Amino acid sequence: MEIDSAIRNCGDRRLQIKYQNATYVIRRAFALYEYAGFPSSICPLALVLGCAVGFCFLSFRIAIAISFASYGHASHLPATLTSPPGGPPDITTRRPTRHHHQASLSGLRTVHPNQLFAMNSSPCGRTVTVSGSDEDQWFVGQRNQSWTPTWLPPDARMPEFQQVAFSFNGGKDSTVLLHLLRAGYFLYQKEMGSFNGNMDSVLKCPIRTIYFETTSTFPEINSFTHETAASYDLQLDIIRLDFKSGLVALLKEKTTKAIFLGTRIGDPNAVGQEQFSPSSDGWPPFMRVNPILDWSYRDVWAFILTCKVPYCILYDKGYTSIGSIYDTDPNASLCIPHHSGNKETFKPAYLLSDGRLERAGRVKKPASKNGNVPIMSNGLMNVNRHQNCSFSASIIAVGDEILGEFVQAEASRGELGRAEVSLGEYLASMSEYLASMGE
Ligand SMILES: Cc1cc2nc3c(=O)[nH]c(=O)nc-3n(C[C@H](O)[C@H](O)[C@H](O)COP(=O)(O)O)c2cc1C
Ligand SMILES: Nc1ncnc2c1ncn2[C@@H]1O[C@H](COP(=O)(O)OP(=O)(O)OP(=O)(O)O)[C@@H](O)[C@H]1O
Repeated sequence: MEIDSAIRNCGDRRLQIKYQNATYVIRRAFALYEYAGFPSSICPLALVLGCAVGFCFLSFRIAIAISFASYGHASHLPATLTSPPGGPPDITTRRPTRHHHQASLSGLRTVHPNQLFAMNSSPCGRTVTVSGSDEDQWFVGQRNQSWTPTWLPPDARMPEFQQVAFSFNGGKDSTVLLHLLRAGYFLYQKEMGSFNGNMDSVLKCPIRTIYFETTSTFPEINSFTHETAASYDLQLDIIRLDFKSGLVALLKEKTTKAIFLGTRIGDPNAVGQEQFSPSSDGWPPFMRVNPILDWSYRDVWAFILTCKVPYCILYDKGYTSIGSIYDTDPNASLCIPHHSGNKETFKPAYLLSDGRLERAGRVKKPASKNGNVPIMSNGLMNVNRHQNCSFSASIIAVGDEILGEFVQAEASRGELGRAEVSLGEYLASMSEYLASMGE
């Protein structure tokens, strides 16, 4: 897998550790929220998935299916299994691990590509035997518990990535996260013994992906997001609502237990978050998974450049953190002084040496004449981002606040760029100077 090899061979110890930690968080999230249940339509069945383990006993071959999936409540399952009456001598095993589950799932797919069987807990005798084909006999025997076998139609099979989603917006942080997810998916498959050696399957990552698209999104970001989703077979859901309403609608439509985000410490919205953080009060319930929470600006670029992954072209034009067209400019610290008559140019984002200036290009500008950013869009509209902006108004609007301590405190939490702080300090010293002049 190209990402995994690039990191292993790069010699950047810090990046290697960041990568290991992030992919560990991703694998934990897969283990916690994926492969752990069926779609909600067949909940609350306590489900047992069959598995095929080649087993030779006396003169005939029996495949024993033992695998549990219980919608994330594996601890409620019995620890031992016994074979049914008339079957071979008791086979007792410990509670299957996720490893068994994975092995069994792939085994089952091989033997019964179109069917899975599941058991519910209605009483029907002490044990049951489920017959498969002529060659294979499937059974699950269990003490103190009885099961009714239910054959599930093929479309009830649990596809991977049913319950987690990836929030992708084409920005650099979510680009890094995309490739970490691909690497994490590959490592997880290997760990579970279900990697089939087909490298094509790891070049892609068919994870459910959500993208909140607005008319104030940069067209470059928009096209990068769509192209990237197509390149990696992401299952893209485009949401044209604000974050909260969009998530409410999403959770109504699809079971979503966890969402991966490219949030990093330093983002204003990262305050108080951990790698696993439940959504805030008043938000629909899901787990926010932040695998790169502790990554710095430098780490992000080290990863992108080391792994040579494509990123949005705006970062080559001096943008270092991208919000909407109305509040984002190239970062002034990357400006290349222009000769007369020449257009201003900017160095690429990865040359920003002080990561604390990352959000310096996030400036406050009015969104439009009436102050509203329309939500509905086909996402492909090329908007003139400077139309309706009034720069002098924005300076007057923030000037008073900048002079106050409130803004200093906010700025230290990353709410405002350092550029605004310097401006504030400048205005403050000017006002002191004017006061001393008797103004
Ligand atoms: C998938 C997703 C989940 C979010 N969950 C929460 C949440 O639980 N609580 C919250 O206050 N904001 C939540 N937000 C909003 C973000 O904290 C933040 O406002 C948004 O990502 C914009 O960040 P930006 O200003 O850096 O572009 C969520 C956003 C997304 C995309
Ligand atoms: N419009 C959106 N659609 C989907 N996810 C989003 C959207 N906006 C933000 N997110 C999620 O929130 C995370 C943090 O957003 P943030 O803007 O800080 O990072 P970024 O866009 O990836 O990179 P950059 O800081 O360079 O803009 C993103 O990585 C993504 O997971």
